[in-house]
Amino acid sequence: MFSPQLFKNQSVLITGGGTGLGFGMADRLASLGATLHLCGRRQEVIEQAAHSLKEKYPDTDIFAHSLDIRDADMVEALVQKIWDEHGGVDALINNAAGNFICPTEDLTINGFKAITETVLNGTFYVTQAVGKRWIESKRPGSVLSIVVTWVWTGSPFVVPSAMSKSAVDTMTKSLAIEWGRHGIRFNAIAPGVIPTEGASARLRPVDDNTENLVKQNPMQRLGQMNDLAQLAAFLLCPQNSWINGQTIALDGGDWLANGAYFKQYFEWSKEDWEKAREVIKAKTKGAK
Ligand SMILES: CCCCCCCCCCC/C=C/C(=O)SCCNC(=O)CCNC(=O)[C@H](O)C(C)(C)COP(=O)(O)OP(=O)(O)OC[C@H]1O[C@@H](n2cnc3c(N)ncnc32)[C@H](O)[C@@H]1OP(=O)(O)O
Ligand SMILES: NC(=O)C1=CN([C@@H]2O[C@H](COP(=O)(O)OP(=O)(O)OC[C@H]3O[C@@H](n4cnc5c(N)ncnc54)[C@H](OP(=O)(O)O)[C@@H]3O)[C@@H](O)[C@H]2O)C=CC1
Repeated sequence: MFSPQLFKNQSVLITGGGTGLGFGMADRLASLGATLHLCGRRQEVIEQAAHSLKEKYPDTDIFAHSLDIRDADMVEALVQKIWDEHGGVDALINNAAGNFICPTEDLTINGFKAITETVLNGTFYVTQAVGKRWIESKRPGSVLSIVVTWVWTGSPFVVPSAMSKSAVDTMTKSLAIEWGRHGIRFNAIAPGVIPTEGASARLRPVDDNTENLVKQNPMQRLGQMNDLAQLAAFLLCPQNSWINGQTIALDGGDWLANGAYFKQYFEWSKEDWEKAREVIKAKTKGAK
């Protein structure tokens, strides 16, 4: 579908690029010749991801950076380093996120902040740090943010994520207008269910049966990494320079047919929620 050198001389920063969908997009862009900067909080995870891509695509430059996007000073320092040592980037993928299911009345303020400070604040910090350097140096750029179909439907039991993803969707439209004159494009992809360890552990902690999800989807399947990676490459490639301010659903038509996710959790008792919380925390701890 794409020329193998489509992203040659293009450098892309991917937040949360060490796992799941971020890693899937990194793999596709590396296969198309992009230089990559992957970042995430866990040093060993991000380094291992960069190492495995480097082995697969030895001619490609891939750099790993440990970064907590909730820390604005750390973001500024890393982006400056990428500019000083590597000449900056041409594109940014806002992919890093945090999430877990929880009845909203039971959320602590820290729980709310753990999600919103990552998805909303962190996404803004990285976008601003990169964007202001593009503007200053009159360099065009492209930002792709990964949101979710609940920017249209809302979603019970993940309210801090739903609020924050909607904010990122709004940032996409707003900056598409404000920074378009600087040659900076903003688009977003709203995927449906594409199974990853990170999402499954926190959003379906006690049920990994996906039969119903497949059956209810108009296309009778879940999403695959390649669905997202192909669309990401299409939206980012400089040839598509007139696509700006769009959020594209990538879910086989699921949200049109079925609306919001997680309605099955209305059936859960207090005990079910307690068990889910324990399982999520144990799985999250195991991943650290
Ligand atoms: C088969 C496919 C299944 C998919 C299901 C459908 C998918 C549909 C669409 C999906 C859209 C996807 C959205 C996503 O974003 S998925 C991404 C998931 N990945 C991650 O979340 C990775 C990063 N996450 C984390 O690191 C952690 O989960 C966390 C977000 C909590 C942040 O970690 P941190 O170490 O900073 O935080 P703490 O552990 O210190 O906790 C902070 C406070 O949060 C409270 N907390 C944590 N977990 C829970 C829980 N399960 N219930 C309630 N509260 C929780 C914790 O207690 C802390 O608060 P307190 O200090 O007040 O105790
Ligand atoms: N999987 C799915 O079905 C869907 C996913 N999405 C979106 O896709 C994206 C990827 O999710 P997915 O791959 O499933 O899940 P993952 O848990 O694999 O990805 C989340 C990534 O974000 C990184 N991250 C989390 N917090 C921070 C932080 N504070 N600073 C820097 N990096 C951070 C994590 O690395 P580390 O822990 O090392 O920091 C991890 O690599 C998210 O934006 C999610 O909302 C949207 C719709 C559906």
